[in-house]
Amino acid sequence: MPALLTPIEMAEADRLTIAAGPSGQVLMARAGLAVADAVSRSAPLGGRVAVICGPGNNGGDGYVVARILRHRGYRLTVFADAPPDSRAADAAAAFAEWQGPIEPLSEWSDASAGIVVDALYGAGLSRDIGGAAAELIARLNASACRVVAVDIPSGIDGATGQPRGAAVKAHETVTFYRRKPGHLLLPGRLHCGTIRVADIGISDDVLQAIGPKTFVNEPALWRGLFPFPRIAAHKYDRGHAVVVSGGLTQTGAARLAARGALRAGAGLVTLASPPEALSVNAAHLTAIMLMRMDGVTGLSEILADQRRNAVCLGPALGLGEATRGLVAEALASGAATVLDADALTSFAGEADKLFAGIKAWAERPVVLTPHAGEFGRLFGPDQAGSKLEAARSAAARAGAVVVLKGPDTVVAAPDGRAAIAANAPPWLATAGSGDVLAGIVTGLLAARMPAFEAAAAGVWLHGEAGLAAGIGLIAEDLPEVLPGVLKALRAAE
Ligand SMILES: NC(=O)C1=CN([C@@H]2O[C@H](COP(=O)(O)OP(=O)(O)OC[C@H]3O[C@@H](n4cnc5c(N)ncnc54)[C@H](O)[C@@H]3O)[C@@H](O)[C@H]2O)[C@@H](O)CC1
Ligand SMILES: [K+]
Repeated sequence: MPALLTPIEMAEADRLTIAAGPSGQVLMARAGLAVADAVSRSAPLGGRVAVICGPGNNGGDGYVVARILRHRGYRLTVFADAPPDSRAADAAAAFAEWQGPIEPLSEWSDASAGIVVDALYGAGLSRDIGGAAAELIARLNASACRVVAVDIPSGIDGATGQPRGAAVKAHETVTFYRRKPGHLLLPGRLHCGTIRVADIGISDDVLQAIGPKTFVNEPALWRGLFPFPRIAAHKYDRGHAVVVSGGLTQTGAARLAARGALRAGAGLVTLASPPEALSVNAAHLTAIMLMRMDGVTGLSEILADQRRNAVCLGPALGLGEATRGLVAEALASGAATVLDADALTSFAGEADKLFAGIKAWAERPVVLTPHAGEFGRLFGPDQAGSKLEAARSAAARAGAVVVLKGPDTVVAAPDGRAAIAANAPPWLATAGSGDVLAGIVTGLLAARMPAFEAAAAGVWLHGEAGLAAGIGLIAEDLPEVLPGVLKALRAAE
């Protein structure tokens, strides 16, 4: 499982490991060695390196780095305002072994070295950074120095990805055992540069004891449940997705979603169209079927056929009572339901009505796919905590899987599981892109993938499709490049 560990869970992993064998000093020695190797890869032998050390074990790693690099022939200067805190015993031992001078933080300047190791604060960051450390970070970020961060750029909260007071901008970050949510959530990800995960000898068995619930959104998380077509299967076995179209001048979004659903793997896809939009939809469809849908009764008739087992509502559907009625009908039908865009915003101020409709049939999969604006309108603008925690509590409140979109899309399930995406290129933010995502997820639900996994897989496929299409992408391209992405996914099985 591609688990992410919060700083608290990571401390537990360290504790369990130390209790079972290697000492904290051994783990620190391995951590320092991994960072020293990263510096050696980019710094010419004999060059100058500055190591900036804080009062805790992150600083302890820094003293190990300094000792190893000095031994390798680099010219070292260590900056720290004081020796390690006596409570950080491993760091105190690493400081004793350094056996060299320390300069005050205020003395650091970019003249001291081209390469800087940031070992101020890591997992133990507990308040906003101020004083000499904040001043140094400002000067460091303005300099042309190459910065290698130990564990996480100092000032970035490992649990949330948010800066606390001041935060280092690194070119490279070496973290240990597993990444933390703060390495993937924005803006933390932008502070990390290239991330390396070093093995410091912590066994994967500790994950059993910790039971992490946060993951990187990678195929290892959901590939086992991905509905790859089977040789003996019929197209009906792959499910039948329904996408509801908007009115006469608002049909494109639903067609994008429908094409996403078909490419993602639904055996059949039907576009349910208001009567006045039938001819415009008909002019644009081939493999996707078209049905007349006259309001709520029309949708009820279409979904009465239980083979139509997944439905998507929202893309350009319009705001208001009519959309609320269609959503209620879809939720009452028992089909797996994806609600996007207008289907979400139509419930602004009436979210509890929506959630009651979802919870009335708890075993039926429901996925909500809001961007930040839609999320705020539905769940309230002032969500406490990180994007991760906001998505998690929203999922629990709604009783549905929530896909909180953005460059660091979070998929959260009511049971607390959450996955953070790390593969979306910036050009994926383009008109209609979200409609395709809603369709992809609907297609995977139609093919009977469970909701959390379908949402996570949909987000990942969407990101990979964006990468495959490249800069200049328009939403129409996304379904068309999916076959190549699926082929690679299958080949990696
Ligand atoms: N044995 C272990 O637990 C291991 C820990 N490792 C390293 O240890 C780090 C965690 O060490 P710690 O838990 O000691 O935490 P840190 O070294 O990140 O920071 C804790 C210290 O900083 C102070 N502090 C926190 N926020 C501050 C702020 N804003 N301004 C001023 N002071 C502040 C705290 O009072 C405490 O003295 C990891 O990030 C990693 O680099 C690695 O060596 C691997 C093994
Ligand atoms: K750091």
